[in-house]
Amino acid sequence: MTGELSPIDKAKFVAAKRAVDFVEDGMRVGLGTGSTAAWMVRCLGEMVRDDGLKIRGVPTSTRTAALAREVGIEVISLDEARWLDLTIDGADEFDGDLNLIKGGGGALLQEKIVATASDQMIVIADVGKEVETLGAFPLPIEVIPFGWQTTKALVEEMLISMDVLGRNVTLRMNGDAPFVTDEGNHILDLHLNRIGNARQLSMVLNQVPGVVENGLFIDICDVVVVGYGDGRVETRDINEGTVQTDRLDFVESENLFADLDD
Ligand SMILES: O=C(CO)[C@H](O)[C@H](O)COP(=O)(O)O
Repeated sequence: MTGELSPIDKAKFVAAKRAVDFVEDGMRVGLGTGSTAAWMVRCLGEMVRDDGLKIRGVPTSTRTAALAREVGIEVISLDEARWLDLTIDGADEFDGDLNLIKGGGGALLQEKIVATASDQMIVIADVGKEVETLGAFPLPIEVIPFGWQTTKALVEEMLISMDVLGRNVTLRMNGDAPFVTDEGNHILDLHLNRIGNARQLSMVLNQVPGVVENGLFIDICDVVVVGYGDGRVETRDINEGTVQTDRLDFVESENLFADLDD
């Protein structure tokens, strides 16, 4: 990549850079998916290479696995790790209770399994992801391909019975074909505008036959590290509120800015 980073990339980078401070030698670390998580993987790779940090990473997608290997992180499966010390991942939205919408990149299933199997989940996000109420970002749900149109109709009926206002459900596409997840499934995006009761919706969605998992992460995230375009970074802890605000120098890691396609 040449030239200046955009403010949004600076925000993502400083959040990632601050979050890797939580990583200690010997940890088993869940590695999230998406452009913000990719910054985190690159930062960890730099620490492995330059500081001799020893960690084992459990990636949440084939994309992240490839990047982790490329930057020199030892990659293991979740079954090998069994339990993780920490997961660092991005999000599409977070609210004041640190509940999330995830799955914009289509990796929500592995992301939820990995985050749930971790002592701590840290989300890294630019400040634009912060919302008062979840739902402006379309809620992704992963469904098995068999009978997906029936599953979609059942989800729509369920939304009506729950009096959810926005009920437009769309199949995510990849060009002319349905998007296929790492698990061989499809994604339905629920355009809800506003999710009144995210906890209830999450539970009810997972009861529809054909739905594998939904992108609501309720009571899973412990810390959100929020990045700003001017280099400010805030750490918000579910127990302690905003615990730290400072400014990072995003020019210091220029070597990380090469080959950025994610
Ligand atoms: O949930 C995700 C992938 O399934 C991502 O973490 C989420 O979409 C945020 O992505 P980005 O950091 O590129 O904005």
